[in-house]
Amino acid sequence: MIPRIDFQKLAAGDTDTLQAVAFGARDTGFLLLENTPISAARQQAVLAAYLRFFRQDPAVKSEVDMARTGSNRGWGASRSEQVDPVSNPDYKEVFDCGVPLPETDPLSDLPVYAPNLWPSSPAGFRQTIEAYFLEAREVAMEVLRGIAWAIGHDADAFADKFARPMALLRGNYYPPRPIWAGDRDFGIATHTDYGCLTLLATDGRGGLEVELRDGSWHSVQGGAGVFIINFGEMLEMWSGGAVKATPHRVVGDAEERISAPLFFNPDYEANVAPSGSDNPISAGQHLSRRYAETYLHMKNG
Ligand SMILES: O=C(O)CCC(=O)C(=O)O
Ligand SMILES: [Fe+2]
Repeated sequence: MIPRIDFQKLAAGDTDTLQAVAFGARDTGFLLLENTPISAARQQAVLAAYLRFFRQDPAVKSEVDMARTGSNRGWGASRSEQVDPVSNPDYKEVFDCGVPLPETDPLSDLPVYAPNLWPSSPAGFRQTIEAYFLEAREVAMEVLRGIAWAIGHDADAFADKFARPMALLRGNYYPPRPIWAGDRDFGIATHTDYGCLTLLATDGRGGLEVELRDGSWHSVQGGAGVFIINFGEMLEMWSGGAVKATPHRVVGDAEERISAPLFFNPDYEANVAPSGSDNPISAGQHLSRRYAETYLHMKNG
């Protein structure tokens, strides 16, 4: 049901692979991606670095608490984000980092380009995460080119709007499902991602569920070295609905779980309206509005 894509074949433009990508993009809005330049060991090392950060004393994490800032950089405590207005705030913790602009850039004051906050420990955390962020953006870019091609566009139709990407790399930490959790409590409640595509590394444990078109929930699990790809609201708009932004969630269970999504968001100034539309849609405004709706410390008013 969810196509398994070989990254090297996608990059080479293999016809069967492109067809499978087009099917996945239009049908469930999810793909599994294997054989990328990022090895299973590398993925696991990155997840281990996040785990070391999250398992620290809350006092260390609160040094980089995003709640004290006007942006989403650093640590987000449990229940600091509410992705679904009809559910309670998520019980996951997060660590977010983005791609800051040089101070001389006229857009550098925008929260979506805010400087990163790095914790004093664990040692080497920043280096590990920054290096991975670069590698993951390259993979995401190649996948986006493949998707454009697969759905009948020029390969660069979307990819040339990532000169100053509002990309966000997140570590998600799901503690064991709390004893107090009820029907409206989730690791992450039902949501669609906001951007173009999400490149998700997981520890291989299940937990992610995807809502199919008939309203049923289907578990998605990536094995060692496999990425889970899904598509976001901006690509759904930009592709005129050809690519689907699919609702998904993590209910959580007795085991802790860790995942690392790269939210591959384009330039602030990118127009993500479908081609030929007279009504431009600003990527920066869309993302800022979604952040303001979901991060509790960024809610307007
Ligand atoms: O942890 C997961 O498997 C999914 C996380 C997710 O959907 C998100 O962070 O947007
Ligand atoms: Fe998501």
